[in-house]
Amino acid sequence: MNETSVQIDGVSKIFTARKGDVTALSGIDLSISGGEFVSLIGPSGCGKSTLLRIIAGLIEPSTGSVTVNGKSADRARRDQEYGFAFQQAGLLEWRSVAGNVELPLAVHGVGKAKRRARARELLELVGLSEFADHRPGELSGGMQQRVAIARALAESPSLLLMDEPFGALDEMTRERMQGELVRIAGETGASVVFVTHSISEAVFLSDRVVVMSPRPGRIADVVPIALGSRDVSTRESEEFFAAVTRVRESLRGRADVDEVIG
Ligand SMILES: Nc1ncnc2c1ncn2[C@@H]1O[C@H](COP(=O)(O)OP(=O)(O)OP(=O)(O)O)[C@@H](O)[C@H]1O
Repeated sequence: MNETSVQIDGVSKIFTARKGDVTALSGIDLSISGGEFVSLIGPSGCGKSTLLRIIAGLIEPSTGSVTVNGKSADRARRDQEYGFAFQQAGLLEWRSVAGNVELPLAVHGVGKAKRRARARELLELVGLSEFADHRPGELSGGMQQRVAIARALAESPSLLLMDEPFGALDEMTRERMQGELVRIAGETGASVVFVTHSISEAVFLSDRVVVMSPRPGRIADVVPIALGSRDVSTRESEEFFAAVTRVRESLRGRADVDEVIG
């Protein structure tokens, strides 16, 4: 976990809109190590998705710089250094499940046999081998999200960028998916930057939780999480509750108060 996966220095973002400028992000500095799982949490509109898109090289920061695996964010995007998964699985209904997983490989000219083999491997990883030939619409929401994760992993990215990928799932499915994501991230060794509104989700998944303040989005606190290996009992442990409380207090601004009081 030593190589730097994502390096963010002095990033701000000002959107120019018709009704005036919006400062979405201000003074963001963050360094994410290889294999590290980092969640971004904060109130609606604090700039979480904007920061994720800047890391992805999809939008440019107004100031500051971002590197992914030592490359500029734009270069890293063109070199497919990362996989991206959104709240909506975004699968193509006219392609089979395997066809969807193969899609990024097909786009980049990987031959059919190789694509097939890779899709088979990934569907096994996400527990959907039996559904390779089904259409996405025949799968549940959680299964579709697993297909989207398999697709994001197709090109063996060292970094996964995820924007509320489990937001639309029911609580039990969501918890199961969280367990699977921890396992998959561990098995592939990928770093993950994960945007969520859920404190317990952030705590369960992460090595560190980055708490952002309301607009303009700044990093209010970075909470290290030390839960060891995650399993069914993790969510009932004292350490888990303590970490949830710590993140909740940071979101309420208690951390700032504590700092001021000393
Ligand atoms: N393309 C854009 N043009 C103008 N303003 C934008 C644009 N994208 C985002 N913003 C503004 O930047 C701010 C941050 O938006 P962003 O979507 O990053 O927040 P968020 O923390 O992900 O929110 P949520 O939790 O509600 O998804 C908001 O005020 C939003 O209106």
